Amino acid sequence: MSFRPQPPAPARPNRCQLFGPASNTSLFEKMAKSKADVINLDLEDAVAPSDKDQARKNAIEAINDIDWGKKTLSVRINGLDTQYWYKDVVDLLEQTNGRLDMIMIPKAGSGDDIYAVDALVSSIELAKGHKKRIAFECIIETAMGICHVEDIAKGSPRMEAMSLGAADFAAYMGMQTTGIGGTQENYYMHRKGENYWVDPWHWATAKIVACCRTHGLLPVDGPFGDFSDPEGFRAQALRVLTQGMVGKWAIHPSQVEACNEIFTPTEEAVTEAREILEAMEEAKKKGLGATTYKGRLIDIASIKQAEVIVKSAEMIED
Ligand SMILES: C[C@@H](C(=O)SCCNC(=O)CCNC(=O)[C@H](O)C(C)(C)COP(=O)(O)OP(=O)(O)OC[C@H]1O[C@@H](n2cnc3c(N)ncnc32)[C@H](O)[C@@H]1OP(=O)(O)O)[C@H](O)C(=O)O
Ligand SMILES: [Mg+2]
Repeated sequence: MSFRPQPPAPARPNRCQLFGPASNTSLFEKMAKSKADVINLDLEDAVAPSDKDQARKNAIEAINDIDWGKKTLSVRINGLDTQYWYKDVVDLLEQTNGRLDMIMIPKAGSGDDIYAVDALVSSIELAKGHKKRIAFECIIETAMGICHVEDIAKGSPRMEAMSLGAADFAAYMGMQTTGIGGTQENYYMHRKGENYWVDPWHWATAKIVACCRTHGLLPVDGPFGDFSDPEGFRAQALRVLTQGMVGKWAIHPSQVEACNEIFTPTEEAVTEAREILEAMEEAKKKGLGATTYKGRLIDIASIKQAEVIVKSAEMIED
């Protein structure tokens, strides 16, 4: 282990982030009543330019008036290259009642983007004497963003989470697809007459997970656009879970339940993890650093692996 320890990620559930455009007020109560851990009211790409001002007002009203329970409440502001974002931040911070938890920064390209939003947010919080400090999450969804993930992760101590946004990512990378997440028709290996589909998002996911873990952030997978394909959604979610992500976006209510199920460790996994911890405790008493569990090697690294599963389970109340 490096002399510098790996900081823990925020200890809050982040299995499902349910999105809805802030221009569509009819969704707000349904989002609040959903089983998602995080709610993202969107001011960015799901809102038409002509609706930006009204959507901002709607989001402010919804934050102030709706009972969001224990959910983490986040608003995706507009990109830093637009005329909208400064007003998104100023109005959200000046006109809401302290219920807002996070701001999501889209298309983060460098640590400077995060720094710029931090400077504005800090100034407003100071001026208004806010006791609560707004947290940040961002989306990696551009070529520049994926080149600077680590810089972005450490862009501000407010940073809590980072998502991969497959649609913009594909566009900015020049990928030949209109699919949002999942397998892609032309992305396969061929061997002995058979095609094997592989995962074009794998490397970006791995990079985001590594940078998030290094800096104590929650790595999250973004949208899976085809909400009529639950099996495709499951496969995408299971892949990123295996790679270390803690949750995924839902862009339709039909995706929420699967998201929660997949990112909640199964009873079987938790029992096994606890048994591994017990077996290692016994081994330690005998002065051993390694032993066997169900016929396979377990050692001190297995303790850390098992703790990942036990801690994830303990965080979820339900
Ligand atoms: C890709 C990039 C992104 O930005 S993704 C995030 C931004 N996008 C969104 O926020 C879209 C969110 N989803 C929706 O707006 C809608 O779900 C829809 C337009 C995709 C479909 O809506 P529709 O009404 O046609 O769907 P129905 O099947 O009829 O709905 C059934 C029922 O559910 C309610 N509903 C729909 N969506 C939501 C929701 N998000 N939250 C809560 N409830 C919802 C709907 O009102 C119906 O309710 P009922 O009538 O039965 O009471 C990314 O940045 C990148 O780059 O990758
Ligand atoms: Mg996007």
